[in-house]
Amino acid sequence: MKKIALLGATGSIGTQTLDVIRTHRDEFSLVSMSVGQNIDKAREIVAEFQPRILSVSKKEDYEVLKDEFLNITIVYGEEGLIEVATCSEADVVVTAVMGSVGLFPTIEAIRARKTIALANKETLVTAGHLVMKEAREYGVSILPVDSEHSAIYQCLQGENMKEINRLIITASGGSFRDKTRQELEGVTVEEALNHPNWSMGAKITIDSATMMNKGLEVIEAHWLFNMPYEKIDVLLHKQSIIHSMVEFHDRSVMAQLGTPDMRVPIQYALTYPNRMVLPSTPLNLAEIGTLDFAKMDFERYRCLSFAFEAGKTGGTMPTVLNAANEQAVALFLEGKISFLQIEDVIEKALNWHTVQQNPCLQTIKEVDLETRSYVLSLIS
Ligand SMILES: NC(=O)C1=CN([C@@H]2O[C@H](COP(=O)(O)OP(=O)(O)OC[C@H]3O[C@@H](n4cnc5c(N)ncnc54)[C@H](OP(=O)(O)O)[C@@H]3O)[C@@H](O)[C@H]2O)C=CC1
Ligand SMILES: CC(=O)[C@@H](O)[C@H](O)COP(=O)(O)O
Ligand SMILES: [Mn+2]
Repeated sequence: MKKIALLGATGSIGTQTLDVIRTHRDEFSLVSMSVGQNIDKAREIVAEFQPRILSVSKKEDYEVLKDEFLNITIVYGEEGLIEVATCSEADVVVTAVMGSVGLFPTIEAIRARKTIALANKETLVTAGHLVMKEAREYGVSILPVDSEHSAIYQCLQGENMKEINRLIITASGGSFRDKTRQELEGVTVEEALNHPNWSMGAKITIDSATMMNKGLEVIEAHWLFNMPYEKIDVLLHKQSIIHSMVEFHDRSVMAQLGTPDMRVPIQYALTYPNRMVLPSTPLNLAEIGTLDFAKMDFERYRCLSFAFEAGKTGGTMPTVLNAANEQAVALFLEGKISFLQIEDVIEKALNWHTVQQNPCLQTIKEVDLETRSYVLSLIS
């Protein structure tokens, strides 16, 4: 029985992780979980899965729930996330919270020698050098949940890392892939949230539409696979059937394919190096008929250029990229800036910041907060 700590149980990845646990009750159990503000859903999950620890974001919710659930430990805030992530019984921590709030709990989970099933890509973007260093020092595995990175990880099984020519990360193009830049003027939040292939949380769906999601994934791949940016390519692939590829020195290319279903990479991270049955729709290539590919247009998708530049610059630049993006997307979702202003704001933040190399956790925390304030000052 593998015991799971789940950060972000009420979200898209969280819900699908619970689905995997539900499918394999004899193999997995939920020992601790966090939610943000969705307390009603938290109550349902607790009733069904009976975890030992529940963390909520707000103190007010903690006050209510601690009198309601007398048999489990209720905690809150950042300390609460850490308590969930370091729960003594947990073998593996699924990091499915949204944003850089996932960083500190992930670091503490590594220090507590938990295996990490990492969905929360912002953690690696904002502090990849520190997370990977801690994982090496504590001998902890970081298993990718993000579909592209899971695909690459699967393609690399049994291979020699020194024989890789390049990683090829596929990109759907997001909600506005058939629009020109001019046509992006005035697009609505509702339109942006309509991803062609995946049903995901709001923030990542907007990231997909701006192509920042692919930028974050390039940085994530750089850290996970220790790959220089020059050896990471992005390829437009409308159908999201090929989840990503690896080209080797002999020009052989390995790809991982499947119907878009996040339960597959989630389950793979939980069962690695084995596989288990999953009631997922089989891939029917005869029915699909054609798979499309196109060259990435870096002028159309400026956020991808920003991410490559920030990644290559290193130091605190990826922290600024991530924090500016999180703040800009939040403002877009609140209707306070337009879709095209997301990339303007990020570009301004990257130009405003003076990079510091090899930042420690405290510096990353400060730069993250300063960047968010800077972005807010731009629109006030
Ligand atoms: N969805 C997907 O298919 C994929 C997602 N990912 C990555 O996985 C992560 C989660 O994405 P997704 O599931 O889509 O996101 P959702 O928005 O659906 O879920 C986010 C989860 O995090 C919680 N949360 C949000 N903010 C905070 C906070 N400040 N403190 C504590 N908890 C918080 C939410 O709680 P509540 O709702 O209760 O407020 C919810 O449980 C992201 O990093 C994303 O990039 C990667 C690949 C695919
Ligand atoms: C499911 C998943 O891993 C997402 O990150 C997905 O890849 C988003 O798709 P695009 O960013 O390619 O639109
Ligand atoms: Mn992805």
